[in-house]
Amino acid sequence: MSVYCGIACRRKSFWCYRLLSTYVTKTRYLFELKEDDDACKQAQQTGAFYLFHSLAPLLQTSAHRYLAPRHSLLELKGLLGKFGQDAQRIEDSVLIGCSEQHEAWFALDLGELERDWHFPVSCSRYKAQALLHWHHTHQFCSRSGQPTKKNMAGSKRVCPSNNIIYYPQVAPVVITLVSDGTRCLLVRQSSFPKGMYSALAGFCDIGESLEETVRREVAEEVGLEVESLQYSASQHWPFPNSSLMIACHATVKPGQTEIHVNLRELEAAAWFSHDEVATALRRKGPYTEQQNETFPFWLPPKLAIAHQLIKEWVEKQTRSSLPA
Ligand SMILES: NC(=O)C1=CN([C@@H]2O[C@H](COP(=O)(O)OP(=O)(O)OC[C@H]3O[C@@H](n4cnc5c(N)ncnc54)[C@H](O)[C@@H]3O)[C@@H](O)[C@H]2O)C=CC1
Ligand SMILES: [Mg+2]
Repeated sequence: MSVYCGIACRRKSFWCYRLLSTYVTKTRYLFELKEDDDACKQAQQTGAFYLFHSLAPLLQTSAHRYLAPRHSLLELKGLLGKFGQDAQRIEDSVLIGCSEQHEAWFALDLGELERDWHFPVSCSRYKAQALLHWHHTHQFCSRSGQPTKKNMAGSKRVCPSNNIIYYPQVAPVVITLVSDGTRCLLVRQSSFPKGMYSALAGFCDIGESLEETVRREVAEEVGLEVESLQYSASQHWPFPNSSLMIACHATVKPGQTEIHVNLRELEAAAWFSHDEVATALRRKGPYTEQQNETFPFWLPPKLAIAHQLIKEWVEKQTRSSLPA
C-alpha cells in the first residue's frame, strides 16, 4: 500500500519529496516542469522526444507492430540537421508526460500542421496531437494581434505586449445514451461514416450545467424530455479540437417516446432494442463489410466513449433481465 504524506519542501527552487507515492511525485515533477522553463529545459537533456509530421506520428515497424521511436536530444539535433531544419525547432516541442523515473517526454512536429487528423493509438499520443494542434492554431494574441510565445513545456502561451496568458482550451461536451427503460436511442449525423449510429452528443453552452446541457440537447435534437440522469465516465476527445466528453445515461418521461428528429442537426434517430444493440456490439470485421440488409447499423469503435456507454447499457439490461 502506498503511503501518502504531504511533506514536500522547496530546495534551490526544486521540489524535494519524502514519503510521497510514485504518482504524487510524478505529478509534482510535471507541475514543476510546466511552471519552470529552466527546469523544463534541463529535463530535455535527459528526456525522450516523439516526432510528428503535420500531426501524423512518426512510426516504425517492429515485429509486425507499429511503434513510436523515442529520440534523445542529441539524436534529435542530428535528425533536424538531416532534414535541413534548425536546432531552434526544439523550442517548439511540448511536454506530454514523464516516466516513473522522471524521464520527461516531449512531442515535436516537424511539419506544417496543415493536414488532417491521424487516429492516435495511445493516450499520450492523444495529448501530443491535441496540444501540438492547439499551439499551431493559437499563434497570435486575439487582443493585440501580436505573436504569442509558448513557455518551455507548452502548457501556455503569453502575449509579450500585454501579458495575456492563453491556456490550451478544452470544450465540454455531453454524450448521452437515452433510454425508455427497455430500448435505447441512437442517432446519426450525415458526417458519420455510412451506417454508423452513436449516442446523442452536444457542446455545453456558456453558463449551462451538465444537467441543463443534456436536457437541452435531447430536446433540441430529438424532441424528447429527459427525466433522470446518471453520470458514467469521461474521455478527452481531440477531434477536431479538444473536447472533454462527459458520458451520461438518461431516461425519458414514461409514455413520452415519440422522436421528432431535428434534421438540421441529425440525419436519423431511432429506438433500438437490447438484442439489436447487443448484436451490433458483438460484430467484428471491417465496417465496409457490415453495411448490408442483414447488417443495418454499426456502432462506434471501442476507443470512443460512445461505445463504452452503449456497452454499459447493454450489460445493465442483461443483468436486469436475469432471474433473481
Ligand atoms: N468520443 C465519442 O464517443 C464521441 C464524440 N463526439 C464528439 O462530440 C462533439 C460534439 O458532438 P455534436 O453532436 O457535433 O455537437 P452539437 O450537437 O453541439 O452540434 C455541433 C454544433 O454545435 C455548435 N457548437 C457549439 N459550441 C461549439 C464548440 N465549442 N465547438 C464546435 N462546435 C460548437 C456548432 O454549430 C456545431 O456545428 C463532436 O466534436 C464529436 O466529435 C460525438 C459522438 C461520440
Ligand atoms: Mg449533436
